[in-house]
Amino acid sequence: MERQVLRLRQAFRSGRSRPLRFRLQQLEALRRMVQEREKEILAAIAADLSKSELNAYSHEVITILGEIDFMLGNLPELASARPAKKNLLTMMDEAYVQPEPLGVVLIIGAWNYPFVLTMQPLVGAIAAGNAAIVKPSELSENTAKILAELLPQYLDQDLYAIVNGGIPETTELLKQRFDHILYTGNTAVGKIVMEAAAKHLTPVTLELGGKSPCYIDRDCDLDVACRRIAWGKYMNCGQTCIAPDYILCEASLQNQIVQKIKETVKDFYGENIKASPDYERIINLRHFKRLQSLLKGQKIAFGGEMDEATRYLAPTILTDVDPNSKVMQEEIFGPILPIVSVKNVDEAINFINDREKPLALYVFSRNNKLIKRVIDETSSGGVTGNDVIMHFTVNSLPFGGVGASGMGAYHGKYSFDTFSHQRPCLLKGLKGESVNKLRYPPNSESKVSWAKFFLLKQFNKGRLGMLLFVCLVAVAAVIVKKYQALPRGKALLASLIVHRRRWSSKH
Ligand SMILES: NC(=O)c1ccc[n+]([C@@H]2O[C@H](COP(=O)([O-])OP(=O)(O)OC[C@H]3O[C@@H](n4cnc5c(N)ncnc54)[C@H](O)[C@@H]3O)[C@@H](O)[C@H]2O)c1
Ligand SMILES: CCCCCCCCCCCCCCCCCC=O
Repeated sequence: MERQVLRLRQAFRSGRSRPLRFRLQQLEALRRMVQEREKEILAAIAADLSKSELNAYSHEVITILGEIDFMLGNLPELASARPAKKNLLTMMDEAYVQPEPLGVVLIIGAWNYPFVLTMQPLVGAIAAGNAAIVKPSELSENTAKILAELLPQYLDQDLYAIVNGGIPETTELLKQRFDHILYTGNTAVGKIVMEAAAKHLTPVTLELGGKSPCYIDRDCDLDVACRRIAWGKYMNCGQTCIAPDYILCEASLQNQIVQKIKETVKDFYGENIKASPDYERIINLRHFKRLQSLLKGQKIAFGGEMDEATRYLAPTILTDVDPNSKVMQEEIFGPILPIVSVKNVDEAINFINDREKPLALYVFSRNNKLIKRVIDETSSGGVTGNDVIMHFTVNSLPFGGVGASGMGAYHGKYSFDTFSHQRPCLLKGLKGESVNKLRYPPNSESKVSWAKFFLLKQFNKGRLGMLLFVCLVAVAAVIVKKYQALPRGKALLASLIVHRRRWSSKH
């Protein structure tokens, strides 16, 4: 492990990953990999998640192609230096922010969208000019295997590597020094990752989970709301980090919601859900049993059928759910949808705020003001109003959690920023020592007063005005240096001092 990280670090130090042309070439190679090896990739995802290849394409591959295209189109602008605003003292200098790569980064992915959750961060890491190690989840072993096979065939092998394995391998990996770690997965392991990163002062992005609430207002088109919620909840068999975890609504809406979701499920998956190519299975027996235990003692209004041998769990709705019950204490991450009744939107807001900050928040209402109010009075990683999941698909929006649901964000420009250091650069000339004397010891009241004037004064006069002011400052500086040598200089200096004093007395 140590040798592998060292190899990547040496390749990074060679500077090879930095030129824009190289990054674009690698991103194009990654796109070629996805296009040329699409069949193998889809087959692996399908095998891991009992998913149809069509769904594997629309849940995962399409996102990566979109992300690569975004980077290819925007990288020249993202990677270029941005001029920075200057103050009076740095007027004649060059000030800019230059994004620079961080170095060798580690990307740890989760099993539920095994391709997206490893490749989307990798796109950002390459775009920003880093070397990267990708550690896919051992639970999605087919995708892990195909990535290990394909990536070295398309990408620079000294800069980008795959490490496969379980907890021992990840633990070993986490002992190494990285320049950034982006981890996706559960909160408990998130803490382990952060602790390991702290030993090297490595910054982390933690893409965690949580219980994402979904409030349905009385003033709403329930047909549309229920169809969208059913899609987002039962997609990938509920194993989606931003799936609506539970519904909050007035008690009077409960039965209608159950009825409408039930009809939708029939439209989506037919009479025999088990036979539908669009309905997935639970990843493993441990998760299957965990979900089974969440149903104990609950009122199952719809679904609940299960088959341990195939890890099938039907789309399920629970009604009149006690907020203190087990199903409301942990992230469900399966096709179980509890409905908790609240009296009104105020109670819904309090309910949300009484719990950890969720990864996503959903509000359905015809009333935009109500949606905005819920947004204003709560906190969550992201929000979609009148739909679910879809904010994930907009790559101009940062994707990430807040509080217990994570820290940092990625997607599109935000991925580039996550894997970059925004380096402030100020390039000065070697002239101007007369003005600089103001900051050199010995200090004095007068120097502090001048420093305040130069550094704190807001100057909004446009470029010509600025230039004139700089000339004035230069003349003043010469005069200060010669100390009132000329009568005209005396007058100029006097007026500048008056101007500065007036300004200083106000500040
Ligand atoms: N925010 C997001 O984008 C996002 C996306 C997907 C999943 N999630 C969240 O992830 C959770 C589900 O994922 P999971 O955690 O079951 O996935 P997982 O079991 O695949 O674990 C994630 C990664 O952590 C590694 N890992 C596991 N145990 C470890 C340990 N003890 N030490 C070091 N590394 C270890 C695994 O090898 C894997 O690569 C849910 O909470 C879900 O909401 C979040
Ligand atoms: C007009 C037809 C457009 C159809 C496009 C369908 C796009 C659906 C995309 C869903 C992507 C879901 C990915 C969710 C990943 C969440 C990661 C966390 O677990």
